[in-house]
Amino acid sequence: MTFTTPLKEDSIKIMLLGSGELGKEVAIEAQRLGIEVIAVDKYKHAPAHLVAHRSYAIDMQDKEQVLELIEKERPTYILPEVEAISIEALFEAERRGFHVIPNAEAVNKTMNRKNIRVFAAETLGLTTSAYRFVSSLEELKEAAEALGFPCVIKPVMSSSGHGQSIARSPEDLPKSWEIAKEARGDASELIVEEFIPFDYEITLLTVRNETGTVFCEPIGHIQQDGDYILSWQPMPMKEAALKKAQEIAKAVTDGLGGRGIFGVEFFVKGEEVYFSELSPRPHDTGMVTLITQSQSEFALHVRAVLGLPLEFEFFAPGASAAYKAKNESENPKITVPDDAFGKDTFVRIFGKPESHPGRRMAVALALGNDVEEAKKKAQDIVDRIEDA
Ligand SMILES: Nc1ncnc2c1ncn2[C@@H]1O[C@H](COP(=O)(O)OP(=O)(O)OP(=O)(O)O)[C@@H](O)[C@H]1O
Ligand SMILES: NCC(=O)N[C@@H]1O[C@H](COP(=O)([O-])[O-])[C@@H](O)[C@H]1O
Ligand SMILES: [Mg+2]
Repeated sequence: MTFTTPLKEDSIKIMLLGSGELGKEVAIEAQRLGIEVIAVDKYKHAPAHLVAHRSYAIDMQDKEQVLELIEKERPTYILPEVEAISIEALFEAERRGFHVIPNAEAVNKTMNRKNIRVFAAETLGLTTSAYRFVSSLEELKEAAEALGFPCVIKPVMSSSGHGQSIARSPEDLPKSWEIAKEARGDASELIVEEFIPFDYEITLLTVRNETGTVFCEPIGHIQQDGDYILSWQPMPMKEAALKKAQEIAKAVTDGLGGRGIFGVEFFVKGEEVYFSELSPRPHDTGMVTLITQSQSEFALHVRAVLGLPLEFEFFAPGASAAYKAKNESENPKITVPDDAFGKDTFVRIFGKPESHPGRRMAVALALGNDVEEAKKKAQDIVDRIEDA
């Protein structure tokens, strides 16, 4: 396969539906190959808008607005970057001959926890936490009694922990119900999951296209309130557990099909490997690959989308620590300590136009002789970042 730099009149055009920190890195990788990048989000000056040829702020949940923009720009590839996108628009775009990554049905299955859970557990027969779907407080109470406490409650459509809570006793359930209802996304239905007291959890980045399927080294991570705060690569794992996770990731991604990278999430407890969920795109915990691999998860995604070979090398143990804003601001200023700019430490500031407490604004990256050292270095930098 040869890759030719696109000509103006017949250029390869990528449209990102969602333009956050992950989309920004995808845009940069596409730009590096001379690809035209159209960045779309629901607000102006989103991170990927800052590095795109053209950018748009539209209601991405509105089918007509999304289709109108697709017809106007006629992208070669449409890359969903968030969950909150009109799925009808993606199905219709596909019917009209546009190429959705990985494909509209895969996006449909993964954007809704009900679809992916039923597909993984019931169609593919994979091990997952026990679960139930509920749409009233009464049903939530029944489900929690059946699954036992603690249990985890999430809207069927949400990400980064929004609307998620853990109920430790029946008294917690009304609060969990409220938290889920207030979250963005479609909270009309909730999933209630058995709490898995896992030893550790991983993201297995899995990349596929016509040239085959490859796996990155497993990424270990720590989540707080359902959102990642620290990740590292490689996560030391028993060979058998890694093999099992790879087999499951292969089965799920083959089942979904299409081109691109997938962040497949697992809980590991003893010998048991539980499938949790997956992103049909780069994963936030995978930002660590910006420094640990010859081709980051973003570069691999672009290569996969273009149908190019998926070759890369793992360089060295590394870690990423998320910086979350402490303040509300319409002109956020991020202050980074000088020593964060070391020979093997890096900071990526996303450039989000507004901050609010808890919003991820930047990430610190560090290499180390081992993951423990890398984790300490990344965490130490993040602990000293400030915002105003
Ligand atoms: N059943 C469970 N048992 C134990 N912990 C859980 C369970 N479900 C979720 N968690 C914890 O909450 C985290 C976030 O859950 P999940 O990945 O489902 O949410 P999310 O909002 O989709 O996150 P993201 O979009 O960042 O991937 C998990 O990584 C894990 O740490
Ligand atoms: N876990 C999913 C994830 O990390 N998604 C990333 O966060 C952005 C939204 O951030 P915001 O909520 O701060 O606008 C998304 O656009 C994506 O890059
Ligand atoms: Mg997750």
